[in-house]
Amino acid sequence: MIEFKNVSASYDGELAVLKGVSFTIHDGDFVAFVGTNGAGKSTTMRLANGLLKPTAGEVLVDGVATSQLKTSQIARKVGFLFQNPDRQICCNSVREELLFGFQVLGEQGPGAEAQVDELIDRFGFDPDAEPYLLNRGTRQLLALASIIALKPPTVILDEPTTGLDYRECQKVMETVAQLNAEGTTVVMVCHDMEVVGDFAHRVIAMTDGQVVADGPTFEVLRNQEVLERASIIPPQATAVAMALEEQVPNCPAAVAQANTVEQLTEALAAAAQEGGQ
Ligand SMILES: Nc1ncnc2c1ncn2[C@@H]1O[C@H](COP(=O)(O)OP(=O)(O)OP(=O)(O)O)[C@@H](O)[C@H]1O
Repeated sequence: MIEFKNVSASYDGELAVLKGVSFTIHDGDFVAFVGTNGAGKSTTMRLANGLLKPTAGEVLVDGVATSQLKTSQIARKVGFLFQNPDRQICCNSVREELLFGFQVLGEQGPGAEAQVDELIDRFGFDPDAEPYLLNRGTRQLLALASIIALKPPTVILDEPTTGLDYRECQKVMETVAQLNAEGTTVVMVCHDMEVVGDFAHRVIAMTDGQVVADGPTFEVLRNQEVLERASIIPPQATAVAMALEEQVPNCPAAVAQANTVEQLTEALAAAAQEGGQ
């Protein structure tokens, strides 16, 4: 569990880039942070894994303030995937890369080797491949695999799909969704509302260093005031359903409430059939 209690933060000790931020991430959550550039999302992630300490308020990981924990202790509980995998990758082969985290924590040995073998199988990696010669999506998966190798109960992903093509994005996100289904708590910063709508269960919207909404994904993504304040647009299927609700008299509830292409198609087909009878 990660708790932010009235947290403020600053990089230069003067300008507050977070101002009284409070929320709780529960075990098993899949939360997306959304909002304008410079809203404070990445800063919030840095506070959650202890890279940055609050100037006021408290950040607690499993009930203990990050100010009382070493970065290595937090890393055991909260894995962090950078937006650019090349900031993370530093070894000459996939196998070495996957072992690197264990070495840093002084935990190399047969147990670590076995876990790395399991990950190589699971992700279908070539263990001898040179990481920098892999395509961008596979490098992102390798960076993700290196983090989950250490089995942190929570993973933080800072814009995990930026720069990936559609297929690479799906592969990374399906891997993340599977992790969450197996019990890992997922916290991600994401600018792609289609990805947010498809995968996150809860959305926290930020603007100007503050939380402006926190709730189930589509409750937040359908809230007109929040959309405007945080400069976000809902996923396309949701946007079409919202427009139909506004513009079509007696719009059926199933159409108005649709959030996916499948839901919208089904609801429109049912409405057309009913209209034709
Ligand atoms: N290392 C840093 N040093 C000084 N100021 C910083 C640093 N990183 C971020 N900031 C400032 O803190 C504020 C919040 O930035 P942050 O990166 O947390 O926002 P964000 O919501 O993640 O934005 P984006 O979506 O563009 O990544 C911005 O005004 C930014 O310029």
